[in-house]
Amino acid sequence: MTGKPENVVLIGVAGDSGCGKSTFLRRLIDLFGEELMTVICLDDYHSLDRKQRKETGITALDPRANNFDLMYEQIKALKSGQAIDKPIYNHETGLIDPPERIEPNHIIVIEGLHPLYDERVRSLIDFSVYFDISDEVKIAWKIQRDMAERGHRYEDVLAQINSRKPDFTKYIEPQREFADVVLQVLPTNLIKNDQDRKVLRVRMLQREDKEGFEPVYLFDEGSTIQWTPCGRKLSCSYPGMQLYYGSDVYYGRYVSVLEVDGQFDNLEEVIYIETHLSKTSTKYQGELTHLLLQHREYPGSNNGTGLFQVLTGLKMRATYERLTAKEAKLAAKV
Ligand SMILES: Nc1ncnc2c1ncn2[C@@H]1O[C@H](COP(=O)(O)OP(=O)(O)OP(=O)(O)O)[C@@H](O)[C@H]1O
Ligand SMILES: O=C(CO)[C@H](O)[C@H](O)COP(=O)(O)O
Repeated sequence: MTGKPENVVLIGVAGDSGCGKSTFLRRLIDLFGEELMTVICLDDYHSLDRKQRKETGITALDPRANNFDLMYEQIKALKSGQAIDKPIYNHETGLIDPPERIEPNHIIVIEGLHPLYDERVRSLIDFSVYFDISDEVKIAWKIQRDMAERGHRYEDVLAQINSRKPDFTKYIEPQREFADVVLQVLPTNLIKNDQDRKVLRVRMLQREDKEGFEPVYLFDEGSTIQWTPCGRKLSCSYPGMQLYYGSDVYYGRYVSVLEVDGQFDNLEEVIYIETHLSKTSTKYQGELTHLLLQHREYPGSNNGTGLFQVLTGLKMRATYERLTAKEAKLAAKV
């Protein structure tokens, strides 16, 4: 760690398992560096181990299997600059291991199933994102990973997803309401009855009423735009690409919506899209494209998932810089 932080900024990353959170966290490291940022996986606050969950029939998604009092006390302590002894949930054994010491850091990221579930924890968070992956896409990703990399059978993967569904709907999904950014990943509208799920429609919903947060927009703030960027400056093979920008109401609040349907043939050409986006919180023209190019091998780099993950990361960096500058100003006044 580079010195004791004056101000600890807390970031929440919410979503089901297998929804791209780890990929997003790797992108955050590009923006903050490993030194300044500490990631806490909220699985560590499971209060029931695997055997106990099996015996009681309570899933890990159920709040009863998680210790929110301890989560709140410890995150609050970190935010006020104190070290904690955090429990560890061991995914290999399914047991709760002896705790580890975590020191406060400039940026603390809490990621997992429930960062926005408990009102007390939520009130500590400075910026949050929820990964909202539609069932069709979630199944495709999970099947691809668990079958290819973990040797699971198709029926087992599907059964696992279905068994989580009721508690997912009850306890995880409702957190969308509280996120500053929601990244929705949906099947494409460009191919009729697409079953491949390679081409995706991705939407970035950005809260308009959050103090200090300036949503990214396309061309003209507050308008509604449908844009087909394919042509001389952006190569698009079948089925092409469509962008959309507009306003919507989400859980009773205004949000700015950016949407990308389709995929990029040539990642270098994303600069063309970048030049038409405003309030991206980049430090120089081209930084967004540069960050994407840095990890073209990450899943989703060639579509809206990668683009919006980078934009969300840039908004988190802007939040960190704004809050840190505010704190420094206050300190200078004293
Ligand atoms: N944008 C994407 N495009 C295509 N596939 C993706 C994308 N994001 C994630 N995946 C697929 O989902 C898998 C899980 O992604 P990742 O590890 O980032 O998710 P996670 O939420 O951290 O999962 P877990 O909590 O299970 O570790 C990846 O290995 C990949 O197969
Ligand atoms: O949804 C999850 C978050 O990662 C896991 O299923 C949960 O943490 C339980 O883990 P395991 O299956 O290893 O006991």
